[in-house]
Amino acid sequence: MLTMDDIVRDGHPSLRTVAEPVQMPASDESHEILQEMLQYVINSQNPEIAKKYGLRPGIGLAAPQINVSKRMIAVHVHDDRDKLYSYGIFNPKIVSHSVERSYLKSGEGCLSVDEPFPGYVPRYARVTVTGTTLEGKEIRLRLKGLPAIVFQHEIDHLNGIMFYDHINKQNPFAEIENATVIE
Ligand SMILES: O=C(O)C[C@@H](Cc1ccccc1)[C@H](O)SCc1ccccc1
Ligand code: NI
Repeated sequence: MLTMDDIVRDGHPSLRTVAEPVQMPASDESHEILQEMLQYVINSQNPEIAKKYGLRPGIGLAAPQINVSKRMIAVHVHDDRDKLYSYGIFNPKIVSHSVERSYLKSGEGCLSVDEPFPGYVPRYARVTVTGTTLEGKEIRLRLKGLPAIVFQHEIDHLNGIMFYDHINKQNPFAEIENATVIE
C-alpha cells in the first residue's frame, strides 16, 4: 500500500514536469498504480488506518506526487450534499469551465508540500472533466464546489503546477473578482 514515504515533496522535479498521457487501454502496471493511488486517498480518510500508517488525510492524489509522470489522478471526495465522487481517472481533461471563479476560504494544502502556504487559490467555479475510469469507462463529469476544486488541484499536478502558484504574491488574501467562497 502507498504511504507518505511514497509521496515526493516540493522541489522534486516530478512536481514541475508535464506528465505523459497514458496509452489506452491502460497497461496492468498503470492500472495497478492508479488503484493504489485511490486506495491511498480512501485509507487516508480512515482515522484508524491513517493513524496506524501515518497517512496525511487527502481528498485527491496525482501520479507525479508518487514520482510517476503519467496523466493519472485519484479523487475521493463528498460534495456539499454528501454525494461521493470516488474515481481513478486516466488522462483527465478540463473540456470546459465557467467564467465565474471559486476558492476555499481556508486556502489549500498539498500532500507534497509540508509547510502551509496561506492565501486564496482562485479556481473555476464549475468545470466539465472527461477521462477514462479505472473500470475503463469514458466519463464526462460536470463539477462544482469542492469536487471541482480537487479535480483542478489534481489536474494542475499533471501540468507541473502547484496550488501556491495561483496565490496573489502581493496580497494572498486579496478579494478575488467574480468568485464565490467555499466555506
Ligand atoms: O496534494 C494533493 O494533491 C492532495 C490535496 C488535494 C487538495 C488540496 C486542497 C484543496 C483541494 C484538494 C489534499 O487533499 S490536501 C488535504 C485536504 C484534505 C481535505 C480537504 C482539503 C485538503
Ligand atoms: Ni497537491
